[in-house]
Amino acid sequence: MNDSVPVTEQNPDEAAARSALVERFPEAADQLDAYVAVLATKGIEWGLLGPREGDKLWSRHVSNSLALVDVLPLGSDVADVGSGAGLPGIPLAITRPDLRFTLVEPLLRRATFLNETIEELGLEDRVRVDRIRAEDSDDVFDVVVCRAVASLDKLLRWTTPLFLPNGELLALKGQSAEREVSEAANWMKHAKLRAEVLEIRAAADVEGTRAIRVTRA
Ligand SMILES: C[S@@+](CC[C@H](N)C(=O)[O-])C[C@H]1O[C@@H](n2cnc3c(N)ncnc32)[C@H](O)[C@@H]1O
Repeated sequence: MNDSVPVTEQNPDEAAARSALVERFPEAADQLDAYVAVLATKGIEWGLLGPREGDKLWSRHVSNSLALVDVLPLGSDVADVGSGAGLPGIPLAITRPDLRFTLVEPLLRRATFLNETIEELGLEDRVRVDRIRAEDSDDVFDVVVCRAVASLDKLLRWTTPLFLPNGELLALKGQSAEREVSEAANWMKHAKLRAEVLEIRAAADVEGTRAIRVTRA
C-alpha cells in the first residue's frame, strides 16, 4: 500500500463506505474522518487494531458500529462494554449527540488510547472511560452495547446488573446471532430475560448486520 495516498483513494470499498456514511451523517463527517485517521495511525501503531485492518476501517469497523445508530433510545446513558479502540461507542457518540457514553475497558493501554482520542475529538462532555471489567462495575445504564467481546451467554453473566431492571443489552453479532440466543436460552429463562434478533444497517449502501437485543421478559 502507498502510504502517501489516502486509503479511500486506493480502495473502492473504503471509498464507497465512507461516502455512504458521510452522506447519511453530514454533520458528523469531520469527526468521523478524524476518528478514522486516529485508528489508521495510533490505533494500529499501539496494536489496538491489526495491521491489515487499515484498509477496512470504514467498510468493516465504522459502518458495523453505526448499524446500531437508529435503535438506541433518545437521550439514553449508554455503556460500551469492551470498547477496545472505541468501537462501537465512539462512532455512535459522534453521530448521536443526544447520548452519553461510558467506554468500559479494563486494559490500561486501551483506556489511555480512549481518553486521548475522546479529548482529541472534543467529546469529553459526553463520553468518559471507566477502566474496569464489566463484571466489577456497580454502575447502571439505560443501554449496554458491545461488539466482538464475548459470547452472549458470557456477556449476560457480566452485564445483566449494568442494564436491569429497565434497560437493554444490544450486542452486535452478525451471523452467529440466532445460535448464540439458543445457546443462552437456559440462562435467559433462569434470569427472566427475553432476546430478539434485529437486522440493522447504518445506511442504505453499506453492509448490514445483526444485533441481539436483550430485555427483561
Ligand atoms: C476483541 S476486543 C473488541 C474491541 C471493540 N469492541 C471492537 O469491536 O473492536 C475485546 C475487548 O474487550 C475487552 N474485555 C475483555 N474482557 C472484558 C471484561 N470482562 N469487561 C470489559 N471489557 C472486557 C478487552 O480488553 C478488549 O479490548
